[in-house]
Amino acid sequence: MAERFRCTKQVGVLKAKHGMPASDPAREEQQIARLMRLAEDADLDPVFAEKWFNFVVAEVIRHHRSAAEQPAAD
Ligand SMILES: O=C(O)C(=O)C[C@]1(C(=O)O)C=C[C@@H](O)C=C1
Repeated sequence: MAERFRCTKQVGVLKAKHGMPASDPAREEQQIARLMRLAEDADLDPVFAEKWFNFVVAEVIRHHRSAAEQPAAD
């Protein structure tokens, strides 16, 4: 999780720099579909996998919004 947040924080900085929105619902739909397939293959409840993903992405979007409020650091 720490490594994922390190990566998504960089994504947030780039999105802010280029004036892109914090969230990308189409991308999230793709990721949820993939994750639910992986969960089914692993005999994990796909609804739980989706809930976990939404929980994580909400935090990422919070980071992205906070990055967009910071003055550009370059
Ligand atoms: O792929 C992106 O555009 C991201 O910002 C990363 C991410 C994610 O954490 O997976 C976060 C927010 C978006 O709504 C979709 C995906």
